[in-house]
Amino acid sequence: MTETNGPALWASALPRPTAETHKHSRGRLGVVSGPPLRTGAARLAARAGLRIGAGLVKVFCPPDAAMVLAPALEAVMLDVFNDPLDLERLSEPMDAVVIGPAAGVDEATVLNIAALERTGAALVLDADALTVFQGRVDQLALGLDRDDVATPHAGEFERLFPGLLAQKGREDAARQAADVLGCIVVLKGDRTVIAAPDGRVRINDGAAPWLATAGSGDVLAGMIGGLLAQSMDSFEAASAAVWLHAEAARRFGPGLIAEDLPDRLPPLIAQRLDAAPGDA
Ligand SMILES: NC(=O)C1=CN([C@@H]2O[C@H](COP(=O)(O)OP(=O)(O)OC[C@H]3O[C@@H](n4cnc5c(N)ncnc54)[C@H](OP(=O)(O)O)[C@@H]3O)[C@@H](O)[C@H]2O)[C@@H](O)CC1
Ligand SMILES: Nc1ncnc2c1ncn2[C@@H]1O[C@H](COP(=O)(O)OP(=O)(O)O)[C@@H](O)[C@H]1O
Repeated sequence: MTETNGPALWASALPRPTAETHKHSRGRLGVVSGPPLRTGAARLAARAGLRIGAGLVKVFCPPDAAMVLAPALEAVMLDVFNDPLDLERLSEPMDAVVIGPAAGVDEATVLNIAALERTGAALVLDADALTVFQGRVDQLALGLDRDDVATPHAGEFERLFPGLLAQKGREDAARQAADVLGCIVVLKGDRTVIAAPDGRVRINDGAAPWLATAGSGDVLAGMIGGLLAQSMDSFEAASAAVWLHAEAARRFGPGLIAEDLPDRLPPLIAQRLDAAPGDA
C-alpha cells in the first residue's frame, strides 16, 4: 500500500506529556558523537531530539571530544565512552539512540552499532552508520528490527543496495530495502520515501529544496530519534519527522541552514497537536 504522507496519518499519535510525566518518563535519547573535529552533526541531532520533545538527550562521545562538546551544550547532556562496552552501558537506559552522523566510516562504528543493538533502545542509523556496511548489508540486517529506522540519502542507499534504485525506482527500492533490513527505511530526497517491512510505503511530496544544505539530514535523524524515544511507533515517527522537517524548511525558505530547523519545530508541533482529533 502506498500513501501520501501527511498529518492525518500520524497527528493523533504525536506524543503529549501529562501532569504525571517527568523528564525520564518522557523519553531518553542518546546521540553518538564523532571525534573532536566532527562533533557538529551530533549536536544538530541532539538539539532536534530535544525540540521534538524527548525529555532528556545525552550525547555520547569519545574521550578526546569531551572538551569540544562540553562548552557547546546546555540542555543537552554529555557522557564519555572509552569503548563499545562503555557505550552499551551508557545506552542501556536510553529509549532511542542515533548513530551515524559524522561517526566515522571505520570498524569502531561497526562495533559501536553492535553494542547499541545489544540494548533495548530503538536505533536511528544514518550517514556513516550505513556507509560502513557497504558490501555487507546482510550483517547490517542481522542486528536490526521493526523498531529501528535507517535514513539513507540516495548515495548511501546505492552503497548498501547497488543498482536497486535504477532497477526498481525509489518507491519499490525503498520497500525492498525495508524488507531486507527488517526496519523502517527513510529514503531521503526531494520526494522522501518512508517504507516499512510489511510493505507499507508513504511518499512525502513537496519538500523545499532549501533542505539541500549540510546537516539537515542530521537534524532529521535527531527528530526521528526524539519521537522514537517518546515511544511513538517507528513508522509513524519517521513519517511525522519527515513531514515536520520538510514543513519547517518550506516555511523558512531561502537562507535556511541546518541550525535553523530545530527551533522552527515548536509552532508546527503545537499546530498538529491542536488539530489532532480526539485530543484534549
Ligand atoms: N556539521 C557536520 O558536522 C556535518 C557532518 N556531516 C558528516 O560528514 C561525513 C561525510 O559527509 P558527506 O556529505 O561527505 O558524505 P556523503 O553524504 O556520503 O557524500 C559523499 C558523496 O556521496 C554522494 N552523495 C551525497 N549525497 C547524495 C545524494 N543525496 N544523492 C546521491 N549521491 C549523494 C556525493 O557524490 P557525488 O555526487 O559528489 O559524486 C558525495 O560527494 C558524514 O559523517 C556526515 O554525517 C554531514 O552530515 C554534514 C554536516
Ligand atoms: N532537493 C531537495 N528537495 C527537498 N529536500 C531535499 C532536497 N535535497 C535534500 N533534501 C532533504 O535534505 C536532507 C538532506 O539529508 P542528508 O543528505 O543526509 O544531509 P546531511 O548528511 O548533510 O545531513 C534530507 O532530509 C533530504 O530529504
